[in-house]
Amino acid sequence: MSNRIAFLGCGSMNEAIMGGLIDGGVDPADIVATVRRADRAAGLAERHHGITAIAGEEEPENNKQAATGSGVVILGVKPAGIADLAREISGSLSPDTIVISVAAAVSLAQLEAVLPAGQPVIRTMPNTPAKLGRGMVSVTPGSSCSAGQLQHAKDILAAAGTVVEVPEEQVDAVSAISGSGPAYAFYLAEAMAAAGVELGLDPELSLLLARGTVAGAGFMLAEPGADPASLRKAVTSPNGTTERAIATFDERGLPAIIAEGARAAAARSAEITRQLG
Ligand SMILES: NC(=O)C1=CN([C@@H]2O[C@H](COP(=O)(O)OP(=O)(O)OC[C@H]3O[C@@H](n4cnc5c(N)ncnc54)[C@H](O)[C@@H]3O)[C@@H](O)[C@H]2O)C=CC1
Ligand SMILES: O=C(O)[C@@H]1CCC=N1
Repeated sequence: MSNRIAFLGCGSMNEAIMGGLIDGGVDPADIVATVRRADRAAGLAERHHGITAIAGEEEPENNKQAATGSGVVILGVKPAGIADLAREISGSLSPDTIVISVAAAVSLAQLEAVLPAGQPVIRTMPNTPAKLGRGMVSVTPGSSCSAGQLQHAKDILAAAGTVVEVPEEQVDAVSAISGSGPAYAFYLAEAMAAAGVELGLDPELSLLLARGTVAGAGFMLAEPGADPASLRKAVTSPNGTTERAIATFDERGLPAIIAEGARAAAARSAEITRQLG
């Protein structure tokens, strides 16, 4: 099988995975990326020295060219564009090319319906910390994906972070927790920075404190066996300051609000799946 990996639609998510793979040892010469705009293609080629980046506005056949001869093709456009992209490249795939989709809400059945019969397909749900090799990536194989092909994809994606296999009915939940999750952590940092300003801190200092704190806590959580509740308790002195803050969060129902947000995210995935037919 060809070592070449094609990132079709190399925006935020696919570029993050590509960056993780390159840092993990994939040869940039084995990577081809497509985007719509020429300036974005130039930016990709500059940030990831040695890859090939092809813009649709300069080369309308860019996706077909990239797919041809690639062993793995990773579809990274928005959900509404996935079926058209898959259709566009279907004649350029080898029977054993593994097609990976990173799109939220696009089902395996929707993908398989527009690809050649028997094409190995894998639905994934990654997240952007993949850029640092710190992503969470779920994989769900389609009906024609062999155990060997799934393992090959897992081995490649391992450079982007932790790979977990989940049944398709759980992908919307994975999306609501880890796919969207980095945004929740960034939102927390934004809210903490704003709270610091309200308490009288200089905005720059408050942002520095909030960023460093969320990042530092993230590093602690990344340690093997880390337990969020134990780590939280270690900060919380009995009758101290943290206890007051956490009690306020509990009284105001923050855990329930987070659960409600996650439910809304998962419900939106299901809604998009229905809209895509
Ligand atoms: N951004 C995130 O954190 C996550 C995104 N996803 C999924 O990743 C997919 C992409 O999302 P983002 O990266 O956020 O979007 P994005 O808009 O940053 O990236 C999409 C890229 O595809 C390019 N593109 C669009 N149509 C194209 C075509 N026909 N041929 C070639 N390139 C084309 C665009 O120029 C753009 O660079 C979505 O399906 C989303 O559900 C999944 C998990 C997390
Ligand atoms: O917001 C979205 O729809 C995508 C899927 C998960 C994260 N970003």
